[in-house]
Amino acid sequence: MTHEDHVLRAQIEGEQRHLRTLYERLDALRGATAGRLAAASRENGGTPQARSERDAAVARHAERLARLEAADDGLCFGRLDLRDGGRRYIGRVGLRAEDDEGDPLLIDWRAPAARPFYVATALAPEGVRRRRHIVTRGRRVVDLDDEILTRPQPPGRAEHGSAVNGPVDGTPSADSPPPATAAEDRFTGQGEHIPLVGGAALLAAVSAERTGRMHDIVATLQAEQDAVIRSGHRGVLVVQGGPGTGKTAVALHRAAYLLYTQPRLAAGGVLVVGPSAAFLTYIGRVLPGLGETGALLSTVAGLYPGVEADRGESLAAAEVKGRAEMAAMVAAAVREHRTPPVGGITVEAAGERLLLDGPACRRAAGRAARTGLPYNRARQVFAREVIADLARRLAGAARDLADRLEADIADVLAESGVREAIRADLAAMDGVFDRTGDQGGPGDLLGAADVPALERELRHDSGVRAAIEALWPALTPQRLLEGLYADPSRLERAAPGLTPAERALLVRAPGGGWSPADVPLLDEAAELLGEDDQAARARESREHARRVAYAQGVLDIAAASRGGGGAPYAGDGPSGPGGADPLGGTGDVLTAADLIDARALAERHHSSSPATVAERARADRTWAFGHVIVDEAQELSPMAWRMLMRRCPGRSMTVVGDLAQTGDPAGASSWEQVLGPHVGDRFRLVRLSVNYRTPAEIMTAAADLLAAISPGTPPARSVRRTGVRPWRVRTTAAALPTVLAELAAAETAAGGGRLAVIVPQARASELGAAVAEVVPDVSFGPHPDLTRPAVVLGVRQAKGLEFDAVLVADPARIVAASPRGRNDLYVALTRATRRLGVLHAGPPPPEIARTITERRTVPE
Ligand SMILES: Nc1ncnc2c1ncn2[C@@H]1O[C@H](COP(=O)(O)OP(=O)(O)OP(=O)(O)O)[C@@H](O)[C@H]1O
Repeated sequence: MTHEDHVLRAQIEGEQRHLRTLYERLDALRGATAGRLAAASRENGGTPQARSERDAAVARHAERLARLEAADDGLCFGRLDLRDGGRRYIGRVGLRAEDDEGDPLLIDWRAPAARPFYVATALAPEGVRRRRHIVTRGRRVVDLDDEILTRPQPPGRAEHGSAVNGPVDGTPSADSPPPATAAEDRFTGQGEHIPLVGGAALLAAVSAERTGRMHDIVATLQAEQDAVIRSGHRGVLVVQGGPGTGKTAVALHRAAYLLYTQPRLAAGGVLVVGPSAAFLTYIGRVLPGLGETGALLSTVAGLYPGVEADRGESLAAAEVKGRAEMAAMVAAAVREHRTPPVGGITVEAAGERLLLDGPACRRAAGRAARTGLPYNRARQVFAREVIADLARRLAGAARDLADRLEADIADVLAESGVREAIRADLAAMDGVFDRTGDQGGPGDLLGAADVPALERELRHDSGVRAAIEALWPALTPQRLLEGLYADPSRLERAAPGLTPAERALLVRAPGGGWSPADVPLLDEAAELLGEDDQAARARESREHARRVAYAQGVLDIAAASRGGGGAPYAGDGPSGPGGADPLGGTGDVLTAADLIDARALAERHHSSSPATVAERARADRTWAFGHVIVDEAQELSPMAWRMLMRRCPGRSMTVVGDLAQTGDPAGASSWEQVLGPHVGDRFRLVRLSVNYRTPAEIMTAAADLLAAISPGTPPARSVRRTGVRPWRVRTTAAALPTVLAELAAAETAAGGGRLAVIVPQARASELGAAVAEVVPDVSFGPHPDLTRPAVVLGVRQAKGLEFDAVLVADPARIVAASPRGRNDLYVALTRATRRLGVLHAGPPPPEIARTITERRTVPE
């Protein structure tokens, strides 16, 4: 054993001792927190305030416990030795000694004191002398990697050598970071350097076999990533970066950072938007692993409660639905529903036929519209106006009738000579009829005081309800859109700016569910329509009455069980019939009924299952999030942006994406274009420039394609080479499925990690089935299991994911399938961490013909 080995072993033993102390403290804190949680859950405070305090305490302890549990794996990963002799350990949570004296035992990675661990360089050491990465397995220290932050030295003089290869492709951008330190220089190569920290730990992380689930990167975050995560920018922060630059990782760590540093955000929660359900599963463990539960992960299509947007539709239809002018279409469709008929309408009410004429309809509609309320709430105003009008008409009609009757009687009396006798009879009836009406005349049978009663009656009259429904129908977003899509003439009126062919793409019969592109339109409609909260209020009051009745029943049973005698459960308490109280004593036992009345019990029952912020947010379309993070943001259509902005009125957003990867025809070509309508130019743009996923060989293979898609954009610089060059194999169209299956089988048999076969979206089922014939453990379909050794994915499904090896099939079809087909191919080529192969029928797309070498034989 060399001297260095002895030194390293001694150092590891020292770290192991400290780690033991940390875990003892963690275990003690976990035990204490679990105890507090159990005690708080048992609390029985009767007043509403006591209950809400108890619920808050339960939530607080549960959250703390989740953080402590999550910290177990990789509790401590770093140490800083400071120039002033101080020392800081960096880890997943902050820990203090039991007596709370002295320096913290462990500093949370998000705390300001941890920042130098990620950003200190020899040129800007931030008071750091040595940065140590501590590599652990379970609760054991297995390796250490030190960087001494001294003055820059010639390349190759790092303390610990690292096998990370130099960056290779691309040119340094104008905003390249400052020169490298001694330790950083091991990443340099081909005349440029990438200033990176934690060489060995980083190399291990980026080269590790993929598991089908994303992991956090707290131990190896790099300075440019750290700057994004800790950015204090309060508005919209846009993070643009090429494939594998850690945008997703950074976005998730920023969510964890914000939830930790801004507790006020936790109340509104953080929304993380991703491109697909598979992607959300892929990233789903990162935030819980960092101890954060306050984030809701969703696709845009999943953000409309109660709608499962799984209907397929053409890219062309989705593109039209994503355009900003669809907002005007929806608004026009809503307006059309409240345009009253010119000639008015005849209403059968209270046994009368009344004409609600055109001016009256327009008057009522005008008053309702002027309130500025959403459609369904303005409808309530309209209905009130119409009913008031009808009541006045009915009262007037009754008065007219009475007047006519009186006149007729007067005529008869004048001629018949019995006038005096009848007048006497009428006078006698004075005391019987109410004659307090505003006219005050003897024939005034219905006065102003009767009108409210009439209105009440009319409100429930089926004829009146039918008339209001005809004039201003109650609408749900679903009903509105179905009606619009089903009626070409209505579509033409609502969207005159579309061509007939574009409108034809929208036409469809009602029913059959919703597509992802429909969701922002439904949301737009919901915003304009508003909820008819009368129905919701009635529902809530019925529900409340039900809860009180249920609680009363519970209390009745409790009282009966206590009363003995004839009560059905007499003496049958928790300790069994006639049994003793397990805590001793047989005296009076307080029951629930002594402590609480039915109403209070009902409230308690209602709030006794507190949902997490994320769960409540998911169920509420109008939820306002404290912060919204959008991943693969280039894919969002203008309509989707409108929807997201409504969810984030504070405009506190982190938007990460890569314009060169935009695959959705409705997606973005520039950040100014998509964000301008919402925040003008008030957003900050930062760039990530280093690719941690894709080795240099693969980035070179994709270089011509990137140049064609986005001329002048420098490729992200890869942190490593693998020495494995991408290849392509040519076959015939007929043989492609069979050859693909053989290649997939050979790749999985080689056992080099997880394989993704990425195919044209339209061929996903066909080629998935072909591969499944020879690779039984393959997963494919709408919900692929990414943890399997092999998956077959349509190119859209592959967005944001990564695999050890990738086979791309039929690239020409991928390119031809969409106006942004080349971007799709670029995404497919940049998913692999190690090996890339391409199978094509006929000539390959020109953008890869030069950069990927053809093989004559199927590779071993
Ligand atoms: N600092 C880091 N340390 C270790 N691994 C990292 C680091 N940064 C990124 N990675 C890893 O690099 C891979 C790519 O990261 P990520 O998926 O976040 O990139 P991306 O920019 O979102 O990629 P794409 O746009 O191509 O989907 C992931 O495996 C991630 O864990």
